[in-house]
Amino acid sequence: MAGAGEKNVQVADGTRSPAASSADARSVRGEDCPSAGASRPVGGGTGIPALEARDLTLSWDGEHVVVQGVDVTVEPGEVCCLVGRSGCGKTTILHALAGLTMPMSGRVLLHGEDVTGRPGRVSYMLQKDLLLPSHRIIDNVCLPLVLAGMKKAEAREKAAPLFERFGLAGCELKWPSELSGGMRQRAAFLRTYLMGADVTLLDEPFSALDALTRVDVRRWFVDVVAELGLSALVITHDVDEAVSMASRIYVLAGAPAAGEPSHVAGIVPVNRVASESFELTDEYLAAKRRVMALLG
Ligand SMILES: Nc1ncnc2c1ncn2[C@@H]1O[C@H](COP(=O)(O)OP(=O)(O)OP(=O)(O)O)[C@@H](O)[C@H]1O
Repeated sequence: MAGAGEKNVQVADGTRSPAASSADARSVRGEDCPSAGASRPVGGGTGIPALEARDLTLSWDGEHVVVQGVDVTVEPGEVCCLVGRSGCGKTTILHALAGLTMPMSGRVLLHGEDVTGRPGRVSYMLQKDLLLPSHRIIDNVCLPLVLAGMKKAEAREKAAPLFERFGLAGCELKWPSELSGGMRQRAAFLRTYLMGADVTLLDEPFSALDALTRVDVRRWFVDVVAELGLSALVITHDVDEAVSMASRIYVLAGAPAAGEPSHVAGIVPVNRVASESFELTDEYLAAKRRVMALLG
């Protein structure tokens, strides 16, 4: 295990991509966000990152270090991905960013505010959609609003106009079992959106989907994140998924189970050229090669 004071961060290319979103996105958010518009701070244009992990060192037991000296920055409106091999500590980092755990050292900043160890400030979506089988889709997606104290009828009224943008028009009164995997994930993301935070963390959100559905859903996801003015950090161990979605990819390397804490081995910017098939472009392949090389 590396020593506690030893910092292991190497930034291969720290270029910050400009925020992908725009004033348009914010206006969409202002009009369409039915949950808690006021709770979604507008970060674009301020020069302050939406989310920052600064020098995070994390452990589950206070003894064995899982990740050490990790810096991650997500600019407003940006989709970043965190990739790394199984067990390297991706979920551990997401827990800390969500405020669910306290770091051994380091800080988490949300729009510049220190939120280290403070849960409930960002939204968090897991690999499993966790839709309640006993609730219709509309009531599943309304859960964050109802849990926040809103009356069910009011919550339904606020969520309903979003169904079309989330590709769920006509599904309001269906049961989760009646939806395809891709639709369920879109419903889960709508529920996440209704949590009212503008920064969202997603842990392997599309890994349970078949390959073709996954491609469609991640394209849809990138579009909707930009349109709604969200900022997102997505965990994946699928390099293609990372390159096709992110403007920057944080590559995590290490083997904590073997006593070697993980660190950010490099940051790969993705030069997203306009193309019908970005996945076939030289830019795509160059980014993929760099990520693969960093993963070792
Ligand atoms: N709740 C926990 N308590 C103790 N140790 C944990 C806990 N969760 C994870 N770990 C350990 O922390 C290390 C990193 O796990 P983590 O789940 O963060 O990795 P990961 O990169 O997300 O893996 P995967 O891609 O397989 O989901 C592993 O050694 C794991 O055993």
